[in-house]
Amino acid sequence: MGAVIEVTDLRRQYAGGFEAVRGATFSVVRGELFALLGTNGAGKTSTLEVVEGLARPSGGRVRVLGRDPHTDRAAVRPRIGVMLQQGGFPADLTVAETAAMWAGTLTSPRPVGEVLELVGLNHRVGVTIKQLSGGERRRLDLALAVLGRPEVLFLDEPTTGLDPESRRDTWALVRSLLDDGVTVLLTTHYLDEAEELADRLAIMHRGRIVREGTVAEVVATQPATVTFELAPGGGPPRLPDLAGALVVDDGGKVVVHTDTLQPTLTTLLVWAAERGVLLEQLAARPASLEQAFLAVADEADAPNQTEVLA
Ligand SMILES: Nc1ncnc2c1ncn2[C@@H]1O[C@H](COP(=O)(O)OP(=O)(O)OP(=O)(O)O)[C@@H](O)[C@H]1O
Repeated sequence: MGAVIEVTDLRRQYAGGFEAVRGATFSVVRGELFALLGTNGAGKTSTLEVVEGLARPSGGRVRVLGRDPHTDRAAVRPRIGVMLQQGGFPADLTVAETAAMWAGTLTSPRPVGEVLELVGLNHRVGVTIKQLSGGERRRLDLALAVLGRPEVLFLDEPTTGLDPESRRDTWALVRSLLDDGVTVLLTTHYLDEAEELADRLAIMHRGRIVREGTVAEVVATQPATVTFELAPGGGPPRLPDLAGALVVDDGGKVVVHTDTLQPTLTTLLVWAAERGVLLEQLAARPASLEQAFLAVADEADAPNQTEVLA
């Protein structure tokens, strides 16, 4: 399957010389959701703006639907939907007027009422933009981004400011668009959102992609954790030789970080069974996306520090 979005060695330098994107490469195939994660200032929005065609790259190559989104903007724009971090619509227009105005700029828009219902704003059609809550504005931004039946959808932090129920509604809408074959490039600070929606993701740090793959592949870069407690008394525990880092605190709580969860757990359970030892509060957890994310944030910004797992 050909890539719908292809980004190769993308660089973006701002006036003044600061290079916000320093050689990012990734591709997204049709019907896939690719999430760009990263610390504040990592370069996600700077990347997205170039892929959306809103800014020119200072280096590298970007193709959306086989075309350059900046120089071929007239051909690409009608086929994409963009939800920016801030919509910036006239404050005195109502929701219905704003959506109708936007629909007027599109060749084959969905019915406005249908889209406002999709994002749960059908009961707010007569309300002016300035009267909307932050979460409602976000939902209007999303409605306008999908109004033109886009083949490719760019979502820059789409659920920031939404309450938990609205976030779930947004996820359901995004999933239904993916089922219809829409390709989505998403940035988010919510790791659960990436876990929920992303087929693949990249973690950016200081302008570079430092992890890329499925959620499972990115998480697998971090060790799993086994924890348990030993009954107090009886002196220091004589534990088996477990693969991985072992920490035993004064209260008898044991934490094992291991890259080989199953063999480590098997060794531990056999050891405990043979000695009749009770492993209280035993828990085995694979690493989380949060752990992988925090590990990236902790790493030094060494040149050529790229780990591609896909
Ligand atoms: N117009 C600009 N001129 C100069 N530097 C800029 C400009 N816009 C952004 N930057 C800088 O580029 C870097 C990347 O910013 P960007 O907004 O792309 O990051 P981000 O990953 O989207 O961050 P956040 O998660 O905070 O939204 C930051 O250091 C930012 O200060």
